[in-house]
Amino acid sequence: MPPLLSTSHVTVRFAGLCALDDVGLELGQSEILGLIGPNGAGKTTLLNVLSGFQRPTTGEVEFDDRRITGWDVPRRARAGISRTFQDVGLFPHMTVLENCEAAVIGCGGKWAAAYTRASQALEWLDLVQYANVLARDLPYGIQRRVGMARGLTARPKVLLLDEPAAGLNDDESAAMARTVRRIHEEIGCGIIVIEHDVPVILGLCDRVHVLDHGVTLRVGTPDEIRADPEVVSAYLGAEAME
Ligand SMILES: Nc1ncnc2c1ncn2[C@@H]1O[C@H](COP(=O)(O)OP(=O)(O)OP(=O)(O)O)[C@@H](O)[C@H]1O
Repeated sequence: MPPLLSTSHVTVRFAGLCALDDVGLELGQSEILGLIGPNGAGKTTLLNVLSGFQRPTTGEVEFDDRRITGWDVPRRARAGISRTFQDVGLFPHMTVLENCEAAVIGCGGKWAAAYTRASQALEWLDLVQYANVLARDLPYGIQRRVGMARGLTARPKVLLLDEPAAGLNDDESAAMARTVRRIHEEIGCGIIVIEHDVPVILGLCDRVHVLDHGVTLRVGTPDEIRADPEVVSAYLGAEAME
């Protein structure tokens, strides 16, 4: 079966800096793929290439058997590619429901559809009790869940998550991983998740893609990644694998 979303030979250069160098990534149909690597490895740049925020210098992006390299962000969103950001970026003076409705409107949806879709996303993420709370009044962990709900309002085929557990404590990170797993089971979308918490990623993902200095270091199952001496010595460290 062909991959749901993929890049081939993607290179991104910022002036003299090569942020990605000939990267081929594949997300299988209904797979959870982890994207890991040290700071500056190119993870967010790759997510930007997949979601349309960054045009690759060279290389191609394919989704659902179509070449989408030249598509802009709204077109990709309408086709079923949704993403969250490291900085949650909620509208602080709007309620949780309004933040989610705004995501639908922002992608060209109508108000009636916005309410239905936003309400559904809040149910998926157990956020119904916060629907009328202003975003600025929410604890950080809940704000991150709202960020994910916003990404789900589009009912995506692919959800791209940029460090969903950043800034969360261990219990909240574990809860976030359970939420990602539940989204995957209930909605059936493919998911790519960037995460620095290695045990979380190894426990959550079907496969893991390791980037280092813009280059693919390894792609494998969590067990293969755990057992790979080059990955461990490159940056993980023995204790990170426990
Ligand atoms: N718009 C930009 N202009 C110039 N350089 C950039 C730009 N975006 C990213 N970079 C550089 O590209 C490299 C890869 O950055 P990127 O943010 O993709 O890494 P990352 O793996 O997501 O890092 P982190 O884990 O710290 O978020 C870094 O050296 C970064 O400074």
